[in-house]
Amino acid sequence: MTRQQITVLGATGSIGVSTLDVVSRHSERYQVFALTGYSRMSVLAAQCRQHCPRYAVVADEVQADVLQAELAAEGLATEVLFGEAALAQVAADVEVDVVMAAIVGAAGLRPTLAAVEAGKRVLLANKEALVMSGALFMRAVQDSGAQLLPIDSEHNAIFQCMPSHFADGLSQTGVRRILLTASGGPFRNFTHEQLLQVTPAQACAHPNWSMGQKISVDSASMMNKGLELIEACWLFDARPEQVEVVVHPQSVVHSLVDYVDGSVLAQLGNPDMRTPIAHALAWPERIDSGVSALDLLLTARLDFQAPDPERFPCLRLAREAAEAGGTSCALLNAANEVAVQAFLAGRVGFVDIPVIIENTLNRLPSESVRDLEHILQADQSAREHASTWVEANGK
Ligand SMILES: NC(=O)C1=CN([C@@H]2O[C@H](COP(=O)(O)OP(=O)(O)OC[C@H]3O[C@@H](n4cnc5c(N)ncnc54)[C@H](OP(=O)(O)O)[C@@H]3O)[C@@H](O)[C@H]2O)C=CC1
Ligand SMILES: CC(=O)[C@@H](O)[C@H](O)COP(=O)(O)O
Ligand SMILES: [Mn+2]
Repeated sequence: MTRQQITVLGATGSIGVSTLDVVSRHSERYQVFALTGYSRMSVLAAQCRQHCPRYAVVADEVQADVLQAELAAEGLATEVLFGEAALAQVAADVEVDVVMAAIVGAAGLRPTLAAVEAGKRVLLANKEALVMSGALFMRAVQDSGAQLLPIDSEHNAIFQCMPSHFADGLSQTGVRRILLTASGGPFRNFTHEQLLQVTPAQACAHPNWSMGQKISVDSASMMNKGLELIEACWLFDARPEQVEVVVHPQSVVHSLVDYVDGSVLAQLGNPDMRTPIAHALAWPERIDSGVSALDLLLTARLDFQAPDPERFPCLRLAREAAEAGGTSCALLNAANEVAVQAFLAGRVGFVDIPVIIENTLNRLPSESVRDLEHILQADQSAREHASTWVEANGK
């Protein structure tokens, strides 16, 4: 069997590490072509030693020189590149078959689009890229013939429960609605008064998943579910009202699809990202992921409840942006990224996150998207506006 060449964008993060764990279980199928990192250079160096990629990509020239010298001294042939153009280069290289898009936030947009435009099998973890550029991103998938497979646990579950011809349209294929599950995060039962006091460390302590800081804070504010609602609309060609969010604290049911005949299909499993990663890597085959079998007797209970829009306004803001369309979702995403960074840096409180986003959306107009540059301009304007709010009102 010819081995598939894989580029892992964001290799040093939580998804990147899980991806390399699955890949290393199947060295007869996959060969690492390129790995990228941003700040965790010792992790990237160790990954290069283990996987011997053709390329490693880092943020700047200084980092590149240091890593290149270290790897060369150990006799590794890996070539170290740097900067955004290099990320796009290793995503689009003609030798690459599969790209794991696992850079966090808007920084992942251009390299992920480069993989899509080059017609790769793209495993999409970087939901912010799709949220920002929705229609443009999906058009690029259509035009290039790229194979887009969702990694986000909920969307991977929905993909597994959808009819194979879902691209014909949800109603034509008998789908009534998508039920998107949410854990509710670490503050699911907190009162508004308790939310006023929460710390970054508490927000990053997700009850069920071990993830990077940004998505952990998003889960705590439920903006993660808002971004996922938008992501589901684009991936499955659904209208926002066809996607219902259901809080399910155990994170065992990863999402469900409700059909017009009353059937509801769900995908279940232990909360471990190696399952969706292995699914998307091998699809339509199945391979071992290293995840243990689900023990239903140990799980014992599956609870479901409605989300609370009062304590978690981010979900409403995201739904409104999805309904408004145009540049709204790029504005929402950028304001959220600034607000989350400010919260993690101790500059604003947790409850300020939705305030910053709503203030930004109220001040900046939503426009019909012209092209990628237009989306990046909207992203920049929202960042400036949200940062001004932090400067004026933060610590
Ligand atoms: N973790 C999870 O379980 C899930 C994650 N996702 C999504 O996957 C994506 C990655 O999440 P996660 O792995 O948790 O995040 P992490 O923070 O753990 O990892 C992010 C990765 O992106 C790199 N990175 C950060 N900033 C930049 C930048 N400006 N330019 C280039 N690379 C950069 C990091 O490099 P370095 O570490 O070297 O700084 C790291 O490799 C996010 O979009 C998230 O929403 C979706 C579902 C589940
Ligand atoms: C693992 C994954 O896909 C995350 O997006 C996870 O779903 C976060 O949990 P929440 O449901 O709390 O947002
Ligand atoms: Mn998810």
